[in-house]
Amino acid sequence: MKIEIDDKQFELLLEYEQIKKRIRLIAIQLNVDFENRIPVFIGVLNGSFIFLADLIKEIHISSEVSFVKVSSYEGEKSKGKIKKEIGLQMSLKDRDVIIVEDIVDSGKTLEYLLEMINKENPASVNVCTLLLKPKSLKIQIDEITYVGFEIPDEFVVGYGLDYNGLGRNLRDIYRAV
Ligand SMILES: O=P(O)(O)OC[C@H]1O[C@H](OP(=O)(O)OP(=O)(O)O)[C@H](O)[C@@H]1O
Ligand code: HPA
Repeated sequence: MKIEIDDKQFELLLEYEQIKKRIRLIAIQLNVDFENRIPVFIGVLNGSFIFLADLIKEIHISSEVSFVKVSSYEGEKSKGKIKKEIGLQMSLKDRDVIIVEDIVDSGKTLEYLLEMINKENPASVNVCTLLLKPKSLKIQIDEITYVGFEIPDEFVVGYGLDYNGLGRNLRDIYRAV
């Protein structure tokens, strides 16, 4: 089934049921890895809001949630420069931080965020991303510990991810055709 968003056609890549199953497994791992630690989940707005909402419901250990907002993409293209829209709202000193991303593509956003967060002297930093495009990644990032799905280097939309601001509300994830 093809759908149209703005001027582009997309086809189904990942169904919501598949996404939910994967999230449950990631959460089981997080519940084990951070038992007795009280980690802080930092959601990266806007794209991570649906993933983080579904993930956190499966987290049963004591934990906190906060957000940062950065942006760089317009349409299908990264504008290259990362812009901080909302910074850290709490101290991360000596905390176990889990950055929650919808997608790691070039890795530029994450590189920027890691620099910002490491300045706070946290006890540990890990990244949990729903999607990873290994072929597109420009730099090695050792902190990427939890990955939902590795996907091809194609533009995707839905489940929080947008094309020109549209499509974040789609239940499933679609790829451009
Ligand atoms: O690995 P990269 O190439 O840096 O791309 C990944 C980033 O791009 C998207 O954010 P975007 O800047 O589009 O903002 P948004 O979350 O508000 O859509 C996405 O949510 C990631 O944060
Ligand atoms: O494939 C993508 N889709 C939506 N937003 C994105 N930000 C980086 N890559 C993508």
